[in-house]
Amino acid sequence: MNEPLDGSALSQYFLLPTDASEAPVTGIWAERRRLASIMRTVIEHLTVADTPESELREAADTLQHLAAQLGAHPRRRKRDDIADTATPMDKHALIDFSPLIGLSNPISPPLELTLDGNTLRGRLRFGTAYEGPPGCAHGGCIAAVFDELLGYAQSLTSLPGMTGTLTIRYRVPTPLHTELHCEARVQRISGRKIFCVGRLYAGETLCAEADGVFLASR
Ligand SMILES: CCCCCCCC(=O)SCCNC(=O)CCNC(=O)[C@H](O)C(C)(C)COP(=O)(O)OP(=O)(O)OC[C@H]1O[C@@H](n2cnc3c(N)ncnc32)[C@H](O)[C@@H]1OP(=O)(O)O
Repeated sequence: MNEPLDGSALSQYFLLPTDASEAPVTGIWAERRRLASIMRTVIEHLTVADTPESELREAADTLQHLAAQLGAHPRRRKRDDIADTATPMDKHALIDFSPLIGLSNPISPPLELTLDGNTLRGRLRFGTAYEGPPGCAHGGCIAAVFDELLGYAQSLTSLPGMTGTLTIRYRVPTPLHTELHCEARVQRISGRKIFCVGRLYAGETLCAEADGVFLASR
């Protein structure tokens, strides 16, 4: 390993949601998160509830109106590079709109991350929208969680890169609507290659394991 693992390097590039929430989130960010949370609930009801056709039509009409209203505003600046995330609010945005951990992104489960020494720990619960086999999480959604989890773990090296290869071993089906916990760490570094490992559990049961190779930027 040619780079020390250092938690402070993580905050140099990324703020975990736990860091971001040290100060109370208010104003526009609080409203974005509230809207995303309500949208998550709408998605859950859509995928589960036996709603009558008339109510579905009414809900779709309401959302169509809302979509037009939100879409009328100018778009925020597109971010081309991690180096563009120079201000705390930009860093906040990078995390808050993440598809896996973003509290302002309704498609995130969300996965909640905390740093414990050199181990990154996560907690999440898959709703019905993430169903693959009946009652169980979709394998692709599990892989996405590992990509995010290992992706953040590799950023602890201060050599953040992109996923090159992600290998998942699905041990047993992962249940929906169950508190899951996961962990990841950097195993070793060889040149630009950062090797990470991770595990996902339901209680004491090991549901899936992952190996990832990340390629640090040149
Ligand atoms: C904090 C952030 C949290 C978010 C985490 C989310 C992470 C993501 O989802 S990233 C998105 C998914 N990943 C991608 O889109 C990556 C697409 N691929 C690429 O951009 C490139 O192929 C990339 C960067 C992986 C490698 O390209 P490049 O830098 O040109 O590699 P290259 O110079 O050819 O090879 C360097 C070494 O890496 C190896 N290597 C190249 N590609 C891979 C790969 N895919 N897997 C494993 N090893 C690889 C080569 O064999 C070579 O090894 P050696 O030095 O021993 O000969």
